[in-house]
Amino acid sequence: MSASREPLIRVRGLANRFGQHSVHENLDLDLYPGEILGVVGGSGTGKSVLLRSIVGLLRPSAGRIEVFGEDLPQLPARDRSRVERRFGVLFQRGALFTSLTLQENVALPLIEHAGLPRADAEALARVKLALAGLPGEVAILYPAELSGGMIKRAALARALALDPEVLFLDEPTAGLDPIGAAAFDRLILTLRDALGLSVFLVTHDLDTLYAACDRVAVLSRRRVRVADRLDIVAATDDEWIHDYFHGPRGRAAYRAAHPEESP
Ligand SMILES: Nc1ncnc2c1ncn2[C@@H]1O[C@H](COP(=O)(O)OP(=O)(O)OP(=O)(O)O)[C@@H](O)[C@H]1O
Repeated sequence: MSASREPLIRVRGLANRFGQHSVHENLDLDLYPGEILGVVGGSGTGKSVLLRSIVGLLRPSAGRIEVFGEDLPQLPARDRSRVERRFGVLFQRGALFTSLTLQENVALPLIEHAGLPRADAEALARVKLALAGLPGEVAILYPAELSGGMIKRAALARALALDPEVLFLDEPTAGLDPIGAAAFDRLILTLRDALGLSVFLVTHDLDTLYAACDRVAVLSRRRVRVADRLDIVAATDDEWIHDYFHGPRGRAAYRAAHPEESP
């Protein structure tokens, strides 16, 4: 991604501490307009905590989080929610309301935050569900009646409800079979291209990194160890990075992404 462009999100000197437990110290990270940034790291390195601090669900212990040029944690609550409305977030467990149909789930933010009448909100919700690749007939079903992949798509439709500029995805392909995961990767790419979204994507899925991400940020030892193009990251001299990218799963993901290099 071009270094000359201004980042949409600029994290500087971020610290997150829970009592004696320091998760982040002096962490820097940028998200550029229109890019899909993959965020990886060992379990417990603070990928979700980083996502939650950027979207305003967690107040950091120190540091700046500039979003659209404003220091988010320092803004008064009303201004913060104005900025946060420009985000769409897909949480790790989908978090749909089980007692609501899909179209009711997706309509909820449109009613609560955009003040749309219910009928209009549900009509728009059906458009968002279609955008997320779901057939029209599932709109009136409940989450329990759907497969894991469909629930992810419905949660994505809800994250898209308010036409966000930045999409945050926390392990979107976790729990999906490889075919469903690959389809979800393609959907993210299509949506980024069609809607001009910028995407912050926490993942463990190497295939997703190869298929969908423009840059990859690796969290290690409480900060971002490297954030760059995948080939540069994969060549970084670091034990975790080496094991992750050059272990059996990393090699398989590389071969799947580069079939022309197979013997
Ligand atoms: N609200 C909280 N209070 C105390 N500790 C927390 C809180 N939220 C997160 N942590 C701790 O912060 C650390 C980082 O958690 P986080 O969920 O961000 O890791 P992660 O990199 O996303 O892990 P995984 O890949 O397993 O999902 C963990 O040790 C976790 O226990």
